[in-house]
Amino acid sequence: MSSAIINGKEIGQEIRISVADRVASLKEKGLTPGLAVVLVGDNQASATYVKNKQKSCEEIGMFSELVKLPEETTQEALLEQIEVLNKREDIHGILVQLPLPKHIDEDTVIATIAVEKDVDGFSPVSVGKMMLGQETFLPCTPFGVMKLLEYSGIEIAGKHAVIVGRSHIVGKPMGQLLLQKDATVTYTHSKTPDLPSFTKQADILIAAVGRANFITKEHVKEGAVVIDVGINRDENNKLCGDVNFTDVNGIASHITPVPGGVGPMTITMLLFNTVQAAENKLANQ
Ligand SMILES: Nc1nc(=O)c2c([nH]1)NC[C@@H]1CN(c3ccc(C(=O)N[C@@H](CCC(=O)O)C(=O)O)cc3)C=[N+]21
Repeated sequence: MSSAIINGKEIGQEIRISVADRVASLKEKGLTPGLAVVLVGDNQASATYVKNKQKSCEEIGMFSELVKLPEETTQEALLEQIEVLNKREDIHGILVQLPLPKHIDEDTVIATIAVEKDVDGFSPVSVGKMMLGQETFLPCTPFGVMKLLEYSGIEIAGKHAVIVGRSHIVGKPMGQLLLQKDATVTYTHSKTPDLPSFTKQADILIAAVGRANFITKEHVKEGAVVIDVGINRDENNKLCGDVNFTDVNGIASHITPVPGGVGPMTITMLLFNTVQAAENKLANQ
């Protein structure tokens, strides 16, 4: 039997409808939620993502502004731009598209974003609050995965979640959010010996390694929920995830496809966080 497909496009659309409603009621109160996307350099993949983000903003009636800076922009000039956006009344969320050119220190840039506008949830204060279970913007990809699990009726409490990958923006926060929902969490990574012996124990397996088709049926327990966070290109330049879908399909109870799984949820939760930022501003006026 084949696995149930978790449709991120559909679930994302459902959430976007409720976000659009919130945008509409803010507009009635004279406030249009605004997102600034800062793009440095001309990385082709980044340009495509940024276009998608802007289109999604437009679709739900949000304002979005692209701040496009040349590759050779100095760190100082970038920090100045962020300070300007921090002060702007019409901008409620700021996203600095990663990766940044090598001569710029990402940590410094991210730490400069005002925490009330940090809709990516990447700044040290946002991460700290998340760790403490305090109210804050959750990083969009792990937040999107939590919504996928929730909308698919997948129980988390008491389950063993195994995360493959420990990045600051996906793996680490993903484990934390699952832990807060009472999962038992195991982190694995590139230095984990005998990876299948760990992943085979997972009731919920999160693949966030960034290697095309890396997770195969040898890694997956019968009936596991498999979430594929990877966005890679295979040898034919076709978009694919970290999970070998055809191999794992039929073993997992549920599986997310790439494209159409986690990716659309990342953008959905960015919109969600931005409307939240605008609502917070109105409430604090
Ligand atoms: N500050 C920052 N925040 C980010 O959230 C951020 C970033 N930098 N840098 C790059 C990564 C990547 N990322 C994706 C978002 C959506 C899709 C997405 O919608 N994917 C579609 C397919 C898109 C396609 O066809 O190429 C899907 O999976 O169905 C993919 C990747 C956000 N990122």
